[in-house]
Amino acid sequence: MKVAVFGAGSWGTGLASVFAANGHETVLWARNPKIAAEIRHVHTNQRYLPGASLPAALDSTDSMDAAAAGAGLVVVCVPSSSIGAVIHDIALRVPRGALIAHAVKGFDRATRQRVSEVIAREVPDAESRLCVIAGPSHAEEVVAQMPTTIVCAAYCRQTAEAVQDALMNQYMRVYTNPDVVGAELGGTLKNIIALAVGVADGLGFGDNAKAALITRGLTEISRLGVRMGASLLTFAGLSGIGDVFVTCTSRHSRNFRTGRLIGQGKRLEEALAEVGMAVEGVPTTQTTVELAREYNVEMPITEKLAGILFEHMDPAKAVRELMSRARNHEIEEIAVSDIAPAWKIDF
Ligand SMILES: NC(=O)C1=CN([C@@H]2O[C@H](COP(=O)(O)OP(=O)(O)OC[C@H]3O[C@@H](n4cnc5c(N)ncnc54)[C@H](O)[C@@H]3O)[C@@H](O)[C@H]2O)C=CC1
Ligand SMILES: O=C(CO)COP(=O)(O)O
Repeated sequence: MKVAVFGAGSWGTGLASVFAANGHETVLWARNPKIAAEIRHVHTNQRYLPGASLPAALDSTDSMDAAAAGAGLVVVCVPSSSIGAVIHDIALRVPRGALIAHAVKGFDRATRQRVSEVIAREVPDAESRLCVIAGPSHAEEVVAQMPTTIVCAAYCRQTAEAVQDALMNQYMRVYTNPDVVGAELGGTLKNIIALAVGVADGLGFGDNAKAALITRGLTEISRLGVRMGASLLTFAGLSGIGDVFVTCTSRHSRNFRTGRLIGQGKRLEEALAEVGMAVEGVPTTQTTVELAREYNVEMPITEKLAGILFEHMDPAKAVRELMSRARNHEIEEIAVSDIAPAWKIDF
């Protein structure tokens, strides 16, 4: 099967490397012709994955037409901030009947839609061919062929299994899940927690504070996620706790590093410039505050983080206010149907 991956940043390059290593004809589309040429001829992508050697079989081009022609699987992997700008051009080129996966961890800022919704809007009858690739997976470790587990979520079991088969190998173990909404929301909302944990680290707080933010942050993710149609069980899986763990503990995490710089006193713009790659948690925090209001869900950590990021709120004051909220129960009442909604499609 030919695989076309759109977006030659760290994760697009990481995923394309796995497809190529597994023997699939793989073409990585890079907007920047110099990066396409470097990947094609030198087998490196120094801007986004410095020091990594990429499979010699991995091809790259700056032509969308050449990348998409004849592909059986199209993978979208640009940052969410660019999805609105590129999706129409990609959608026009998706070959008839091809599977369409995306690995984007963010919302479309303009519409607040999940990326699979944006794709479904642009590609007619895409639902059964759509797949979300999520889970704890830093590109730096994937290109170094270190053991990694991810999840392919799709409405249609054959679609999930086709992408699973294309990615599985000795260092990449892939699970399937019918919960498209939950996989997308888990991967997207975990970046808020990573930023918050980074801020706590930057302020000099310890492991207790991080554990509190991770646990209560997951409660916030689950509350909003269930309201938006996700299964609670998905948040206990790879795209939930798995991704929260990796993003809050890894030196590779862009969101954690950005939060830590802010906790240390840097302004948001300075922190983003220093990290120099997509920091999805920033636009996601803005969108999530709006979604929390729309769905009438309480998300105090997310709201305080938005205050720190966008309203110059003093991080130490935000922590004091979180700690002095009214007393509360830990466990909320949930309906059994929220734990695992009955899957309607053919899983
Ligand atoms: N880096 C990682 O390890 C992982 C990243 N992700 C997700 O993958 C998505 C992509 O992130 P990264 O690869 O990390 O970002 P990155 O910052 O490494 O690279 C972004 C890439 O997108 C390209 N790009 C930006 N705007 C574009 C546009 N308008 N048209 C075409 N290309 C454009 C850039 O040129 C660059 O190649 C994000 O949603 C991220 O959350 C998911 C799992 C792991
Ligand atoms: O989603 C990711 C890893 O699964 C990458 O995001 P971070 O770099 O912020 O951790």
